Amino acid sequence: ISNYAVIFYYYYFVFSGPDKWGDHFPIAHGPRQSPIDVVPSQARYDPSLKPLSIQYDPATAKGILNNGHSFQVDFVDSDDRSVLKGGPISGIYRLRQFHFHWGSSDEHGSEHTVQGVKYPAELHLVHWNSGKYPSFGESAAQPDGLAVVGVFLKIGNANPHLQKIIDAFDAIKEKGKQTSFSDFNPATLLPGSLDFWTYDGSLTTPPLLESVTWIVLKETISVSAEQMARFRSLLFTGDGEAPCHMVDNYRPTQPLKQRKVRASFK
Ligand SMILES: NS(=O)(=O)c1ccc(CCCCO)cc1
Ligand SMILES: [Zn+2]
Repeated sequence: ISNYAVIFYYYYFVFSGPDKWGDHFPIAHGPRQSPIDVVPSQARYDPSLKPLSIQYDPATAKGILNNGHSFQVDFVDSDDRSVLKGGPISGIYRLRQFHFHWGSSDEHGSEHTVQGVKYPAELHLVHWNSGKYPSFGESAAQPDGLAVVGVFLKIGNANPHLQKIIDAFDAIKEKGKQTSFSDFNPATLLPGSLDFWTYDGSLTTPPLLESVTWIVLKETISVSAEQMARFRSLLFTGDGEAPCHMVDNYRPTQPLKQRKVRASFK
């Protein structure tokens, strides 16, 4: 291939790794970046934290998309049918989308870690402050604009609720592909306990905006090794490009700086 293309691709890959994001997004070195390593013994139980209230309507599920860095399931967020309340947040936050981060092996892949423990994958349920702001985009720029619920996946029995998502992968193998995805309740992806850690953080991918109240669940959900292999069959690349498997789409943990992590449980 031409010299120009070689330079372009070198620059593209050099730039696109997490270590290089600071060059184009200085906030990458900001005071409230995510993910972090959660140290349970350092997290203070806060009795003022309310129980999490999660109400999702399966009819709000819209579609599933390979966006080139993960896949996401998008929801109708023009009304308050699928909402998050309680926990550390005030008011009402609407579910916008959920997506995952995972590794090239079962030994790593989550964004948050727990006392250094890495999980093979992490689910992010992304909500925006519809009680206070008119849109997701507007909320993403506000310090109290977003609330993301993080759920760790642990290797065990096959997860039947994940299987419905995995069955859609053949239709979204390449970057940019999407298909309809309806009648799905993301609450089926939650563990039995909603005990959580919470801290003020950011988006974990560019633009890395410091607008996220993170709510990381303590209990994991199961995924089988075979199901994880299906995640890794997705491609970062688009049709006609040399195929590159979608793996290791997680940001390394970032400095806690002046932050405290609170626990909803003793
Ligand atoms: N990994 S994450 O949950 O922090 C996350 C959620 C949502 C976005 C998209 C932000 C678009 C801003 O205009 C990016 C990252
Ligand atoms: Zn994420």
